[in-house]
Amino acid sequence: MDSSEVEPGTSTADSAAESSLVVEESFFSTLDIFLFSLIAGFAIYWFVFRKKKVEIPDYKTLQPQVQTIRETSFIEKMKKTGKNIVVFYGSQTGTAEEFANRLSKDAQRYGMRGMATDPEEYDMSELNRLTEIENTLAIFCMATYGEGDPTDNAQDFYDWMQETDLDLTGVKYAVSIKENKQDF
Ligand SMILES: Cc1cc2nc3c(=O)[nH]c(=O)nc-3n(C[C@H](O)[C@H](O)[C@H](O)COP(=O)(O)O)c2cc1C
Repeated sequence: MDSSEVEPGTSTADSAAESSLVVEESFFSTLDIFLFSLIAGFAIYWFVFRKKKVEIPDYKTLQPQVQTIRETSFIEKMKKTGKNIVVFYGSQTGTAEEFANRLSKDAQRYGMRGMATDPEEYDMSELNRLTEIENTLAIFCMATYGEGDPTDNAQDFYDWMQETDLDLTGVKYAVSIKENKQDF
């Protein structure tokens, strides 16, 4: 049959509509496009936001192996810092400590250099070594509690003083006592 001929039972209008339907039919279905977009979206998201591998530095190897050695020798500290007056304080609530700080600063008015020192932090058995420093003086500024008992930071020093036979000949010292008039 000739293509121009019309099949019986079909009109020319029907065959025109059919041919236009064939032309408009897409190669991809809606589902294909949806799936493709989804995959593409995921791919772009992964590409942009993918986790870049962050190198975690090993801090153990990075940090310098600094071992802090606390200075327990007040004699060495005095020598290093050029001090010749050491003001030890026994203090519970800070009054004696503050007084010791003031006293050590006042030393410069007499051409000397002082430092306030917590007896708990230093090796008090070095007291006899004070003679190694020229023109030196140790001042004890001690608060007392109860029946003249030492403060917590002076307890070990107090106990040690009770039993030591350390020869303190030549060590110049002064004891600062704050007399309290009230009864405790
Ligand atoms: C509960 C208590 C008990 C005290 N006992 C005494 C004492 O027995 N003899 C004394 O001279 N002073 C005594 N004081 C006075 C303190 O020694 C005084 O306030 C001192 O300046 C406190 O020094 P700090 O702040 O360095 O600890 C006592 C004070 C308190 C609060």
